[in-house]
Amino acid sequence: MATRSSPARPSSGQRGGGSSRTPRTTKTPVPRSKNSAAPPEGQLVWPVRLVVGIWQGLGHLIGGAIRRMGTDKSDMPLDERRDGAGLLFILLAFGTATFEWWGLGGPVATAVQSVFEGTFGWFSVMLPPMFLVFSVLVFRQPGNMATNNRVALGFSIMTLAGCALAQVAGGNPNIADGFEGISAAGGMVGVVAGGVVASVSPVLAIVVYSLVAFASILVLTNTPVRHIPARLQGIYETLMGTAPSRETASGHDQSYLYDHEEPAKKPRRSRAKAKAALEAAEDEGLALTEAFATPLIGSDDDASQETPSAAPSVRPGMRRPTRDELRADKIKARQGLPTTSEVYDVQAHDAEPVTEAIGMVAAAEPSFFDGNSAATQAMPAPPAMPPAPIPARSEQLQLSGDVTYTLPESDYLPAGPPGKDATAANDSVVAALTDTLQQFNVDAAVTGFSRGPTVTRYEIELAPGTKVERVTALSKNISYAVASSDVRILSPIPGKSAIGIEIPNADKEVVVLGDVLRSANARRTEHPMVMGVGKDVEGGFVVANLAKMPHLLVAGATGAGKSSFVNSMIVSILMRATPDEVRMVMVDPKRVELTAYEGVPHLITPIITNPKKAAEALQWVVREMDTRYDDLANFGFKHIDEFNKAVKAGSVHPPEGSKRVMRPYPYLLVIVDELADLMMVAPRDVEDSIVRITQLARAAGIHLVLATQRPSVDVVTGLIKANVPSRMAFATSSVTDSRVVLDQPGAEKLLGQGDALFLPMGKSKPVRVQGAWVTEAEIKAVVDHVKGQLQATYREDVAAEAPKKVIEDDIGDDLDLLLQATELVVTTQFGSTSMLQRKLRVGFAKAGRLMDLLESRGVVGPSEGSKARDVLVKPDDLAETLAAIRGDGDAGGGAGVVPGGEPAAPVDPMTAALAENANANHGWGGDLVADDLASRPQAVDYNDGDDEEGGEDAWSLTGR
Ligand SMILES: Nc1ncnc2c1ncn2[C@@H]1O[C@H](COP(=O)(O)OP(=O)(O)OP(=O)(O)O)[C@@H](O)[C@H]1O
Repeated sequence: MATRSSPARPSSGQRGGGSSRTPRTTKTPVPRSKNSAAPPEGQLVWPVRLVVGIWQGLGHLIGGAIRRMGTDKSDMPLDERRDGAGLLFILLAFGTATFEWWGLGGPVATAVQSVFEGTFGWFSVMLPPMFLVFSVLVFRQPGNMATNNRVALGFSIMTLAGCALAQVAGGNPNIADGFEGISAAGGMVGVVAGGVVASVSPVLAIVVYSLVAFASILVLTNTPVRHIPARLQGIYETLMGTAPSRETASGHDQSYLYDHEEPAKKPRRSRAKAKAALEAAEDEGLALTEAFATPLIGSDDDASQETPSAAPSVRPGMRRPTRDELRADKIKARQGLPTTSEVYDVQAHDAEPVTEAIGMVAAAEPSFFDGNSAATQAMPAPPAMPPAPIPARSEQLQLSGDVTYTLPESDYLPAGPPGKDATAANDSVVAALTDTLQQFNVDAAVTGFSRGPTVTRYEIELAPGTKVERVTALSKNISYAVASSDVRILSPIPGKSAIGIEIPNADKEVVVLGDVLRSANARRTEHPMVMGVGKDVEGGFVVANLAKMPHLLVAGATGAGKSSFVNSMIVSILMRATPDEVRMVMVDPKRVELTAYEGVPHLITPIITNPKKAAEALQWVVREMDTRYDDLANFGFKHIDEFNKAVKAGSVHPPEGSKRVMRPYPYLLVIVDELADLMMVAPRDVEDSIVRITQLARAAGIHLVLATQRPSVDVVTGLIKANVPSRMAFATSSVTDSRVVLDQPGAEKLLGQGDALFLPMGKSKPVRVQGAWVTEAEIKAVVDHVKGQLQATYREDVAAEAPKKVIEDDIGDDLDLLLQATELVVTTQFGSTSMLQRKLRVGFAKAGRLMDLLESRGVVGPSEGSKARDVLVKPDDLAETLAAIRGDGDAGGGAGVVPGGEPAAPVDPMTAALAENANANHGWGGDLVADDLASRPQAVDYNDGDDEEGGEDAWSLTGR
């Protein structure tokens, strides 16, 4: 959505101390008129008036024609025009071209030519296009000083470098060589700029000035040095007509996590794209100039200013626009933007080619205030529709070579209605806020607002000397004034010296997932774990890469929008990733939320609804992670991405004699729709698994998404919180819950229905987003498509029960007491029955029985009458002993005590792990036989394509 500035910002001069109560909205700014500096025409003598009149008339004539080219800017107010200057530059362009290019002349032309050539040498042949570009800028965007100054600076640097290079090429003449000598080289500018360096070393001069010339191109094209590779690649791809490669895409993707489509991140317009824009623009009634002007000038701000858009039309029955809207509309119309008081009358697909072609993204520009202008500045709105369909990919599935898998068509997720830029409701809130500030004598003003789908963020700027607290203390009064209890104050807006007041829109909009996935940022990368999150308060699409989170906690009260978010996430994955790329484990204890996905081939196991089974599945994920880690370590890789890349490149080979076929690992996404249910059945086990997974799984390509409607400390424990760095908080029922999720208040003020605070890893301030919405029909269509291509092949071992704990019959119900007794005896190293009686508050018979059990487990020696028994286990071995008594199968290699009483030889856990690993599931380093695998439930024939073992490859997929 657009950001627009209201006319209400006070200049420091206007503020004049805290007592000023002048309503700022009514302040008439000084018009920014070039004429105000000049003497009134009436005071000039008539011949001068005549010349000025003719000059200006001619300027307006040519300026008018140039403004009509491309996006029509012909209604630029008179006082903003600089047609006189534009005329000067255009005359300079054609004047210099007549003698420099076309060799025409006469005495005047020859004199002027001498001046130019004496000054710039033969570099003066470059002057006509520079003047021409500049004249177009001055005619079309005289007020855009940032761009105009940058272009002027770029041309100046280029001229200096060009003249210096010409100086070297011309043999480094000096003034003594006279006009002939220096005009045949770089002119006077060349002598001054390049003479000294060229006299030291011509080669050095060529290197230095070539670099300066290159720098001038960077200035002209507004290209930061770090963007050069991306720009070059863009040019290459455009020339070759290729899409970005997967590697590049993910490479780019490394750099962002939460990706708001800021103007600075807009893709560059390439010439080919500009050409496409031109063709599309002609369809849309836009003409040539816009399409070529920006690549030539190459600035992001140009692109944002020249957003072509669907031509608006007025529908019958529409309300009359307000005066503010009309003013804003006028400016927008000049910029070729859709106007606020009109409605889009263009179908989604009509708008797409244009926006795609020029690489526009839906982005909100920061609001700005022009102290000399009273007009409400409407900044470019995002395009009515996202730019292009999600690129279709068909993949040859690697795990079953003969299956070709096509990702779902973009059409499965229809476009939503265009977002609104500003409505009358926004204007009345601005008025209410301004009134409130005035009533309480706060020297501050509403300087603009940016409208998001659910809330609008109004920006308030303070006069110097006014405390921020003066505004924040007014929160209740503001709520009262705007008749909303859900007012959230941001002080300051991150990255801005302004206070943000977020107020719900009376007319909310739904953000549909299709639009988010078709946004430029989502399409910029093919990374399979990228999901559509929603839209932020400035109307920018937010996408996030789940692989970079690397784990996400989703929390919010019931009905706040968690499940809808989880649905959007899953559908994003189904839309973008093949089952080879991403596999999922879904845990849905509520049994209703995720049933729609039952049977999709991305699932590794049927949807788990039993909390106990879910806890076991998490343990499987831990084992899976360990297996992957071992594999990475054995092959010398640090991250699964590197491993996969190497496998795809064919540079990873199984050890001699192994039948293993090397295949990339898919990402594994584990989604738990209600963590509380799991924590109720097995809090310790679930927490342990989650902590282990979250601490390590990132490199193994395993990512957790934990959703809960009970973000209390017993569900989201400190340990879980510490290890799940990214958070998505939907409306919570209390500020305490908000603190549990975000470590700060705020979520309790959210509005529900998808309104959320998104805090990706590494950010300190959450971003408010309206979550993307996907309907049941859309989900069904996508799921049907996916299931229609492949059947799910489940891995048996995920849902299989973890190795059973063997509790000896003779312990019976006394396990807890026995464990306590063991702990007591081992820590005190005192085997006394009466101590057990006292400490455990049990009778003599029970204490004696416990002591017998301890003897049978080798913890204490035999009875020696009334003497205390010998304690055979050292305190260091207590943990293993307890595990053995509990019957844990994986108790650190089985050290400690074995039933039967004989202490076993202690086994180093690391040695045990290595032994396990060496014989594990990958088929290298040993000749595995089916029995080995069968007898080893944790060792899965996982990536091994060896069908001789009777079963199908666990990852293989069957086509229909
Ligand atoms: N992103 C969204 N856009 C629009 N409406 C939404 C969005 N998310 C949720 N809603 C609305 O809110 C309702 C509840 O959402 P949802 O079922 O996702 O909540 P929940 O937090 O999962 O609740 P529960 O915990 O009870 O399942 C939805 O039926 C829908 O009407």
